[in-house]
Amino acid sequence: MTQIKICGITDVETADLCRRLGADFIGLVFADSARQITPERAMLITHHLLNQPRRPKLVGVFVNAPAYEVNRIAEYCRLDRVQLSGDEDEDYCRRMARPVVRALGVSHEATAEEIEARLTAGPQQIHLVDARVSGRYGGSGERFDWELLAYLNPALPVMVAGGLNPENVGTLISRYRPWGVDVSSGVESHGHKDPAKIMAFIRAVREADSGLRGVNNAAR
Ligand SMILES: O=C(O)c1ccccc1N[C@@H]1O[C@H](COP(=O)(O)O)[C@@H](O)[C@H]1O
Repeated sequence: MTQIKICGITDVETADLCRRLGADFIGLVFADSARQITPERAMLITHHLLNQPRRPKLVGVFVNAPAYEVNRIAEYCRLDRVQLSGDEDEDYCRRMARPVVRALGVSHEATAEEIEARLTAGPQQIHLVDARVSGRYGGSGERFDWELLAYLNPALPVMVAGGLNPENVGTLISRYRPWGVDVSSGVESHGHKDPAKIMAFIRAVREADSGLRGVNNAAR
């Protein structure tokens, strides 16, 4: 099944909705963003989710923060992973006390060879491929050229982000079969997470997954 991450959650109600709908990860943005959350508020979400039977993994999103600060927040908020969406290098990634989701911004000029070389460098366990938008480190709502995904090693756990929404995520999955998908602005209305859009996004992913199962079974 495609792994689902819903990013930019700022309240317990929406976190719990994601849990009930079966999201695999939720993202809490500690970096400068319209979706920024304080560690104290993030703790309310952690406390709630830790008492639930099945919960999404908590991913803290950081951009060029001091490494000790990321590790301190990860410990305090009991994060499962840290997502590094800035210019952090391999040495920085190795100093993380939690497993790393490394975000890689893909520009219009990028080639599949360049992307793969950057994906395989460093200790990160999950590779997040997002559109590069000047002056932004994420949450832009922009897509990159998905065709590049066709040339990446299928054994790499690649999570695709950037401009996904309930309407286009099914096409992405059925054409390129990424390990995971990550969405933020595509499940918002008027700058806030929209429960109906989150529901539609997760439904679209699961429908695409069941379409793939049908294809795989027919091929046997
Ligand atoms: O969501 C943010 O505000 C954000 C801020 C800084 C770094 C990363 C951020 N989010 C990441 O952006 C992409 C997807 O964004 P969108 O769906 O195109 O709006 C995803 O990786 C988020 O984790």
